[in-house]
Amino acid sequence: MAAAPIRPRRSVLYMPAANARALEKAQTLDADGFIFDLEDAVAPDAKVAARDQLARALAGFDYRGRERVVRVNGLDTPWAADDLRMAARSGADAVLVPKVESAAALLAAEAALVDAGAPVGMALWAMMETPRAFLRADEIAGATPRLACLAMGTSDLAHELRALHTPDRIAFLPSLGLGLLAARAHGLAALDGVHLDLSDDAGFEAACRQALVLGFDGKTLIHPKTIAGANAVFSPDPARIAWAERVTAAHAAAEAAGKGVVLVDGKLIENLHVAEAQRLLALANAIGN
Ligand SMILES: CC(C)(COP(=O)(O)OP(=O)(O)OC[C@H]1O[C@@H](n2cnc3c(N)ncnc32)[C@H](O)[C@@H]1OP(=O)(O)O)[C@@H](O)C(=O)NCCC(=O)NCCSC(=O)C[C@H](O)C(=O)O
Ligand SMILES: [Mg+2]
Repeated sequence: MAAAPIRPRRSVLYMPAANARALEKAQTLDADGFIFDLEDAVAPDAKVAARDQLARALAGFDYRGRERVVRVNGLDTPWAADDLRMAARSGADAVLVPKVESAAALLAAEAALVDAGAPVGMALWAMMETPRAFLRADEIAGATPRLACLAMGTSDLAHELRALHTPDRIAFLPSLGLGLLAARAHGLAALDGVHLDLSDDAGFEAACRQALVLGFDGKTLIHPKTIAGANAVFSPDPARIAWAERVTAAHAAAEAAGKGVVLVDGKLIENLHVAEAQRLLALANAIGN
């Protein structure tokens, strides 16, 4: 299968599908993607109205090419079948399945989407948020070619682990590492979990930087005021872009001259550096730098 074109996912904003103002406001927001939530952010007695409202928003609002992802209710809930049916025909780019713990769960969600007429290009995303999910991360990440992204759910994970949210997020590191390994092994995108304290700007930026260092593509968010910060941290910085341009130019010149060895800034450049430089340039181009 050909590699999917690179898509920025620096900032992916959750919003409750029951919140009409949020659905409307998202049209003006500069997040790379939106997760329209039918699951935990919607109360049981609001589920049906939220689903209908979301279907109307996806049909009528202009989200300006940003990735539109519907988070359905858990497959073992009474709402999942209707959520998947609505999502399949909604025009959304992807469906996010919560609390995935096996490849079979993703295959079941995929089968329901296909039965309901989902287009071939509609992607699946999986929430990684329970111990069993991380212990089966390789199986889950390889479940189906439709799977495009693993989104970490650190709130549910903290609950399941009986862990504490600390500034260094030490309790989550083993799980985040497993999730990231599985995503990269299967060529998937990987998104970090949300930062819950909206009054803690410094802590939010530190969490974004930690996620960048770990290798995540971006962060899931709960409030519009955090979009710009996430975009800034996960965008390739000008020095990296300049390095990538030097590497690709030097590599092309060396190839034209039939040379096998290239030095850039006095350092040996290998194929892996060329691949990373090309990825950074493609990302910068997709962002519009
Ligand atoms: C946290 C909030 C409830 C705060 O909402 P509110 O009090 O309305 O905030 P503000 O007054 O500061 O809002 C300012 C304006 O921004 C709009 N807004 C707010 N939040 C959003 C949003 N998420 N998306 C779009 N627009 C948003 C307000 O409407 C205001 O607009 P305006 O009228 O122009 O002033 C709220 O932010 C919120 O509900 N956040 C999302 C919560 C959510 O979706 N939670 C579930 C996902 S997180 C999760 O489940 C993680 C995972 O599963 C895990 O286990 O870890
Ligand atoms: Mg969760």
